[in-house]
Parts: sequence; structure tokens; C-alpha cells
Amino acid sequence: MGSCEDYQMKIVNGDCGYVLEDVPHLTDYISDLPTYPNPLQSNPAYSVVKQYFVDEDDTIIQKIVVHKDTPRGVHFRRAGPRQRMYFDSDEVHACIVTCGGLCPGLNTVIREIVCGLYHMYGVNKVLGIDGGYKGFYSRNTIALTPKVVNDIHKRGGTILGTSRGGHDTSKIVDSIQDRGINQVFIIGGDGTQKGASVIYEEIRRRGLKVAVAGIPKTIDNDIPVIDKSFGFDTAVEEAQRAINAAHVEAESIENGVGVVKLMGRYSGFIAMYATLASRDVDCCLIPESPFYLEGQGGLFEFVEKRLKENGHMVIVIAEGAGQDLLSECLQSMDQKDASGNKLLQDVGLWISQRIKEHFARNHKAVINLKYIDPTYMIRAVPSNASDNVYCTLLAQSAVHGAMAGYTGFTVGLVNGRHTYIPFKRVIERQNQVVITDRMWARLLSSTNQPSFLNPKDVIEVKKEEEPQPSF
Ligand SMILES: Nc1ncnc2c1ncn2[C@@H]1O[C@H](COP(=O)(O)OP(=O)(O)O)[C@@H](O)[C@H]1O
Ligand SMILES: O=P(O)(O)OC[C@H]1O[C@](O)(COP(=O)(O)O)[C@@H](O)[C@@H]1O
Ligand SMILES: [Mg+2]
Repeated sequence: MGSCEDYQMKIVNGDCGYVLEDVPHLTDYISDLPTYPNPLQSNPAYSVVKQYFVDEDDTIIQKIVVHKDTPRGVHFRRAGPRQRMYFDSDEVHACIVTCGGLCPGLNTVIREIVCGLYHMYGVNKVLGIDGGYKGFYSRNTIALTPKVVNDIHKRGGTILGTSRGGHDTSKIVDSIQDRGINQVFIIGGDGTQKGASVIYEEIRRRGLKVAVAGIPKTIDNDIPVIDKSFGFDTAVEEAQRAINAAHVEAESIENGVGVVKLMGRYSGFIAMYATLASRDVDCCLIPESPFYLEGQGGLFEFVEKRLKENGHMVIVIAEGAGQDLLSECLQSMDQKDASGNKLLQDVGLWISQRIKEHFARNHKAVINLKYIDPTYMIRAVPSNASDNVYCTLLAQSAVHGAMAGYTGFTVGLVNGRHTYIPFKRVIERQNQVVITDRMWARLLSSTNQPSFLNPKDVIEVKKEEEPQPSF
């Protein structure tokens, strides 16, 4: 038996600095497993596809910008159907669980896992776990068939229900073992993937032939390595409606200020992309970029300037922005949700209040501020067309991977290619907007807002965000 560390990372080194961060396989800890031909071979839909099966040696590079002397660097295993299966179709008993906050596309992923298993691999035992991780040991299950899931992709939310907290590894693995489940599909964000990782470790410790596959869900786009998470596109699109409303309101009245709060606990991606997409936003505030209110170069000064120039303005603020300022003013609430995530104070309400107070106090002008919080409306919509396609491919990748005997992996798009990524890589840190990257500069130059950084801060930020060498 290896250490936990061995359970998580399988590193293969090649020539010229080539590194494959491989995902575990059932054969790593169970010997003499029988294999089966892939039933897709005789599926008429695929009969004309050239090279349908993924070559075992195919890998995807993580960093695509290179110089002539750059070592080849980190690669991930390419996702897709394999020639040999490590499960016979009749033997498979799969389950699907959704955990954490809602995100557009959850139902599409559920649908496509069920249809992929049934139609591509002839599996006919798929269970839905009701209500997140705790559902494994405290709730009923739902039998999932292509008929049951047929039109669920048109609905927001998750037909399985979701929850925070309640992750009890041994009770969950006991339930998997007792029910005879041998493929576990876990859809959720950073917390969920951490939970999936310990479930995989426990399954491996018990020596069970059970494949564990994660499908990363996060509306905040805070999962590292992958290009973007499903539902993010939809969220950015839906946010436009709120920004438009804020703009219409602000534009229609003297000194109109529209404030829109968007999701993003630690990562301001939705706010950044929604701002870039809209062009109606004058200022975007995100958790990664500190700001201040008073004095030269501060937010109040900028609001005054924009109102003078244009007569109206729109501010987009991510929910995690300015939390340091809030805790200075309001009593710090150190409350957490059931999963241990810090509960944040409403920054949108706070900033709206502060702007109103500033203008009232200084008799600068009478302003008309409208605050819009569309966060739960955004999260609850069904996924758009592009996310629907993305969800379908993620689900199919997960199914192909599990059938081929891979385990302990998350599926994800890396540089536009579908890959299998070891859990450890997606849970070790959070994906955040790098304010020294060009994307944030593009935003600043599109809104012409202040950067809120003085030259000394810029040097500090650059030092903090010095790229970390990957071993
Ligand atoms: N470090 C962890 N280890 C095990 N389970 C975890 C961990 N963090 C979160 N979880 C579980 O994952 C589930 C979802 O986590 P949460 O943070 O609420 O959402 P998300 O996965 O969307 O980030 C919860 O049931 C929670 O108990
Ligand atoms: O009110 P809830 O359900 O706890 O959700 C709020 C949180 O959900 C999020 O959308 C992200 O949640 P996840 O980590 O579950 O993806 C955050 O932006 C937000 O703080
Ligand atoms: Mg999370």
C-alpha cells in the first residue's frame, strides 16, 4: 500500500523536460483485471470515424506559450474512448451526485452521463444520489434512465438536488460498497473535488474496483488548470441583462448610478468578463484587486468624475471584492457555511450606501443610485447553447475515462482539448484573476477606471505574482 501522496500523483518523465501528470488507473492497485473490447467499435454512429479511439500516448501540454529553449513541461492525459474497457457493460453500476452551489449546466451533465453510459456503453444501472454528499447515507436514490433525463437540460438547477457540508468519507464509501456501485460521477466545485479526492483515496485503501470521476462545476470559474468551467459562459451572458438594466436606469435619470453585484467569492472572473462583454460598465471591482474609497485616485473621486463627464455610471462589483474594507466598517462576521466557506457580507449594499453617504455628506450632487443583485437569478438559469455542448463533452469524457478504468481524475478542457487531470492538481489552489496579466489590463483600458494601485503597490503585486516554477 502506498502513501496518500502516491495515491494522488503519477508522474512520468520523458525527454527534454517532458512531464506527464498522469491519473490513477484501477490496475495501479488491483492486479489481473479482465479487459473487454469497447462496444463503440460496433456502434453504427462511430463506424465511419477514423481513429475514433484515443492513442494511449496522446497527452496535452499545459503551457502553450514557449520559447525555443523551454523544456517541454507538464502534460495531461488526453480524454476520450479507449480500445479496451476495464468494465463489462452488464457489470457497471454507476451513480451521479451533485454538490455545492448551483451552476447552469448541471442537468445537462447529468443527462449526458446517463445517455453516454446507456447509449455508448450499453450500461443500464445508473443511480442518482439525492441531495449532495450526505445523500449517500441519508437519502433515497433515484433510478436514472435516458427517458427520465430526456429534457432536463432545458431546466436550471439540478434534478438530483445539492447540499453543502455532510461529507463523511467512511459513510459515503460504505454506501458505495453496500450498494455495489462501481463508477462514481461527482459533479461539483473546489470543495466537492476535495471530497471526491478523499473518497477515491478511501476506495483505493479498501482495494475496491470503483472508478471515481469528477466533473468540475463552478460558476466562479475558480478551478485551476482548466480553460474554464461549464456554466461560466451562461453566467456572463445572463449578467448582461442585469448590467443592461442598471445602465438603462442610470442613463434615464440625472446623476444615475447603477450598481450590480455578481458572484465571485474569491475570483472575479464573472465580473471581469461581464464588464468586458458589456461596454456599459464604468468600473469593475473584484476580490483580487484592492481598492479604496476616499481621497485622490479613490472610488469616490472616480464616481464624481464620471458623473460630471457622462451624467451617469455603472459599477459592477464581485461579491468578494473589498471585504477588507467592509470588515473595517462593519463588525466582522466570522460565520461559515456548512462546507466551511466564509460567509461574506453584502458588498453591493455596502458600497451603494457608502456612495450615497459620500454624496449626501459633501453636497456634491444629488445622485440616484439603483442597486441590482441578480446573483441567484444568474445561477438558476439553464445553460446556453455553448455550455450545453461543453457539458456534453465533459460528461462523455468522464464516461469514457471511467469505462477505461481510470480513476481519481477530473475531466477538463486544457488549451481546447479534453483531458484527465489528477484531483490533486485541481484542488491544490484556486484559480484567480491575475491583475498583472494582460486580461486585467484590457479591462482597465476598456473602462478607463483607476487601477487603485500606487507605483509601490505595483512592485509588490508583481513580486507576489511571480510565476511559480512547476517542479
Ligand atoms: N476539504 C474537504 N474535504 C472533503 N469534503 C469537502 C471539503 N470541502 C468541501 N467538501 C464537501 O464538498 C461539498 C461541496 O463543497 P462546497 O464548498 O459547498 O461547494 P463547491 O464544491 O461547489 O465548492 C460539501 O458537501 C462539502 O462537505
Ligand atoms: O448562497 P449559497 O448557496 O451558499 O451560494 C453562494 C456562493 O455560491 C457561489 O456561486 C460559488 O459556490 P460554489 O463554490 O459552490 O461553486 C459563490 O459565488 C457564492 O458565494
Ligand atoms: Mg467552492
